[in-house]
Amino acid sequence: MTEKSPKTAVLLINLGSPDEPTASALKPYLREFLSDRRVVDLNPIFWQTLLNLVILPRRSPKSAARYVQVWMKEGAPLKVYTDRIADKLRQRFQQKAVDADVFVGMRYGNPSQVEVFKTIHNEHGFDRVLVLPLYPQYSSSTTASVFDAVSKAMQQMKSHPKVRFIRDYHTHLLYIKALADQIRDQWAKVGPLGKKGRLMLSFHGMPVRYCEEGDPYPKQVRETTDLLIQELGVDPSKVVLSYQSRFGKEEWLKPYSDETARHLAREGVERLDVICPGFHTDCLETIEEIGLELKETWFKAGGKVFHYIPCLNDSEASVSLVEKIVEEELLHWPE
Ligand SMILES: C=CC1=C(C)c2cc3[nH]c(cc4nc(cc5[nH]c(cc1n2)c(C)c5CCC(=O)O)C(CCC(=O)O)=C4C)c(C)c3C=C
Ligand SMILES: [Fe+2]
Ligand SMILES: [Fe+2]
Repeated sequence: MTEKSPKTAVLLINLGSPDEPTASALKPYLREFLSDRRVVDLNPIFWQTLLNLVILPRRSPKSAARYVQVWMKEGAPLKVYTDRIADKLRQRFQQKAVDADVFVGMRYGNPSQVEVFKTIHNEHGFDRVLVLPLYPQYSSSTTASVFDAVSKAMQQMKSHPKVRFIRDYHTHLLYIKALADQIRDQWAKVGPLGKKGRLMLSFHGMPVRYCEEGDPYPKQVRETTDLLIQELGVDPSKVVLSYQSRFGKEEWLKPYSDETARHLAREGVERLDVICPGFHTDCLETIEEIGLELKETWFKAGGKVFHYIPCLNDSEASVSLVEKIVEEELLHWPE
């Protein structure tokens, strides 16, 4: 390490995406993802058999076709936006002479967070790493899995850096304000919700059992929702909270976003504006599942107007939020 190297590395982690929108790239990516016992905790012999013999062969081509629809010139949206946040944050740190550099790692796929973590210390010589998973709400299947993978990397190292973890930021003032601004900007462009409009806050779901076993995710989702309603100053009856992205046979958190949309359309609601506050960056689950699939469900059910409001992505407000979270943590990390 040269004397000028910053001491602290900020490691932004996101879920990850396949390298290409093809079945052959989806297979190893989904295998790694769905073999994580924080994500699927079923009996491993039963699950690995089902995964390899049934789920991967069936799901990989179907998922690839969905990724094709959202793929950007530079790659998978989740990775593109995460890299852009890192670039902008690095520039801000340079301008303000903050003694920290910024790295990106993916929990699944590339660049692997385990490899990036090791490189930060072994090759770049950083002695402190601040790990920031870009999941606003803590959940065992996402945030805790990131922490597990950092521990795994450390188990494989002869020397490891000092590490700090950001657990969540679901009530952070800048997070709530950034979401509210994103919604207000949309309303400024397309007009207010009106009498027959609703705002849907659609969060990624998870098996109910995980929550019964202690996962605080739905509680944090509720806290985010309440603060956002308060910040927007809207009538709470105009806002619906729902869960998307069901997977497998178990019962997942309810109400489901697709069922809720159908129900609202049947009740005579004409306009649906949807934002996904649990995703910091847009990805397959937001652009395709909500922006395309849910939109189709809405119109088929008789809805008249649909707006998908993008995630925070690499907006100025998003980068300011990440910058603030990092600065607050560094302030309390003694040299
Ligand atoms: C199998 C169980 C799953 C749990 C539990 C789960 C929790 C969970 N996931 C996210 C964020 C994302 N998930 C994404 C994709 C995705 N998630 C699951 C399954 C579970 N998620 C699957 C099978 C998939 C892949 C879909 C497919 O390929 O068909 C993504 C998108 C990745 C991308 O590249 O765009 C994100 C982000 C959260 C926040 C969460 C728990 C709260
Ligand atoms: Fe997921
Ligand atoms: Fe999905």
